[in-house]
Amino acid sequence: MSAQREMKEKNPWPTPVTIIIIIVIGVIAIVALVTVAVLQNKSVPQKYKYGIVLDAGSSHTALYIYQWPAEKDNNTGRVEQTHSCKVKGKGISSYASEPWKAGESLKECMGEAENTVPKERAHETPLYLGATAGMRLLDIVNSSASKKVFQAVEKALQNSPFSYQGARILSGQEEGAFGWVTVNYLDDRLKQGLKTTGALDLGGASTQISFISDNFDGSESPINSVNFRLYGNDYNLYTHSFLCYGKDQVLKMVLANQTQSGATTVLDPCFHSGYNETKNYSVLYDSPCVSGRKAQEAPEKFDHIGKGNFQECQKAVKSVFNFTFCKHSRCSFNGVFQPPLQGPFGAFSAYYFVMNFLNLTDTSMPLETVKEKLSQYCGTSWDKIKRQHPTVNVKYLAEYCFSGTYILTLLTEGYNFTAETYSNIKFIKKIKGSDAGWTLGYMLNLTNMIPAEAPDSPPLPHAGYVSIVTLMTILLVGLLLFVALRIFWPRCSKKTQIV
Ligand SMILES: Nc1ccn([C@@H]2O[C@H](COP(=O)(O)OP(=O)(O)OP(=O)(O)O)[C@@H](O)[C@H]2O)c(=O)n1
Ligand SMILES: [Ca+2]
Repeated sequence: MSAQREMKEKNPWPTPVTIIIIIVIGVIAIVALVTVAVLQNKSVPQKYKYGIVLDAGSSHTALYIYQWPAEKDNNTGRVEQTHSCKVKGKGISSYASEPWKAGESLKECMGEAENTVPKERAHETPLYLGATAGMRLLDIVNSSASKKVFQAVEKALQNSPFSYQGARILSGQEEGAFGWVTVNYLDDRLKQGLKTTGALDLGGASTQISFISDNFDGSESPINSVNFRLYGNDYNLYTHSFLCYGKDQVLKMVLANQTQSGATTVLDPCFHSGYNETKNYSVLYDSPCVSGRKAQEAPEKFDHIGKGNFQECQKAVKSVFNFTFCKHSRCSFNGVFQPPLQGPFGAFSAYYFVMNFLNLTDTSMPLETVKEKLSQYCGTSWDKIKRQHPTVNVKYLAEYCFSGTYILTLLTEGYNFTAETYSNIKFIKKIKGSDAGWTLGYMLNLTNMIPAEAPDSPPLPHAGYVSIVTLMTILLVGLLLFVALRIFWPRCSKKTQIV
């Protein structure tokens, strides 16, 4: 017995208690390790960078603020719209005769931007202004007025705390292409190399169509071709912008066509019966889009009287499209090349405003039914329409019959959507919280936020990495314990047995 006690004293461990303590400590160590690893990655408060784009459209200006995580400039699907502000009043091109007011008009929204972007980030936040068809038209008729408007706008923006990067007129091609980039970026289609969505943008003074077609390589009409390499994929985009085919300019053109005799009264099928407004010929002719349609001798004013007839309105609208010449293999209208339509399309801005108001955004509805509903709407009296929509701006309200008719005519007769392909169109306003439009694509391009090549990604996602490290640690500790037990436990028990 005394020899046995002596043995035990010479080999004081490992006793079962010691082993249990080692295991418990091991497990606690692993849990602590994993917890720290996970928390380390989660608890860091997210820091953001910001970018601001002003969309100086023909009918109004809007300001958009985008944000993205500060440490990941290059990752897709991460830039999102965090704030938008609609500038009060009309577009900057309407201030041609008093340019300083164009600068003034932006101040309220710039104030909102200062309240949205954290102060310490302001100086590094790029600020861009892009003007579209309204300024394109002003530049055509009065380029010195257009320069003065830009000077006024520049002055207002240079005085902001942001990093002002310039104001310029976008080409129609850029406007179409960046709208397409926005839609496909927000849908996460670019980084994943998925089939893309076409973009249809309808403004007040121009309209854009952009899509990828397998039958288009740019050779037949290079001016309609834009090439991109994004995330390692090549895109050959077809895009066209029709200047004067925004809905405000088309309205002028249709009205000018109906008043070419210089009549004092116009019976307009695109306006509701009971609608009766006296209008100035000078306002109708104030755009280069109607200059070829002017009446030889017109009185000062005319009475614009509604008739409310969809079929006749369609005819009147069709008169502004020219289908008679095409020097390419195929055309949309006005001799402009267009490859066969392909894939789904997102239709935004005025397409959405109008179709949403008319309750016609559901494109699974047969095209014939859409036309019947619009026909019914156009046939409703102006009095009833006003009573049904007491809160809607009367100027917009008066034009929805015309606008709906123009949209359907443009899509079907102009771009060649059929009863079958109409359902490929989706009328959209926002995608994942960001407005569809050219502004986001424009900023992504100017800040080089979309790389040409696919970024190198770690072989494992974070969660996978943590799981594997945890598993390996558990295995390793288990193995060590097993070895320890094999070494100490049998020797200990053997010695006890021998004695
Ligand atoms: N709730 C609304 C808001 C706007 N509109 C109409 O939509 C058109 C303006 O569309 P928008 O996309 O804002 O055009 P802009 O960007 O101003 O013009 P552009 O792109 O041609 O420069 C105008 O005819 C305006 O009357 C509308 O019908 N209903
Ligand atoms: Ca626009």
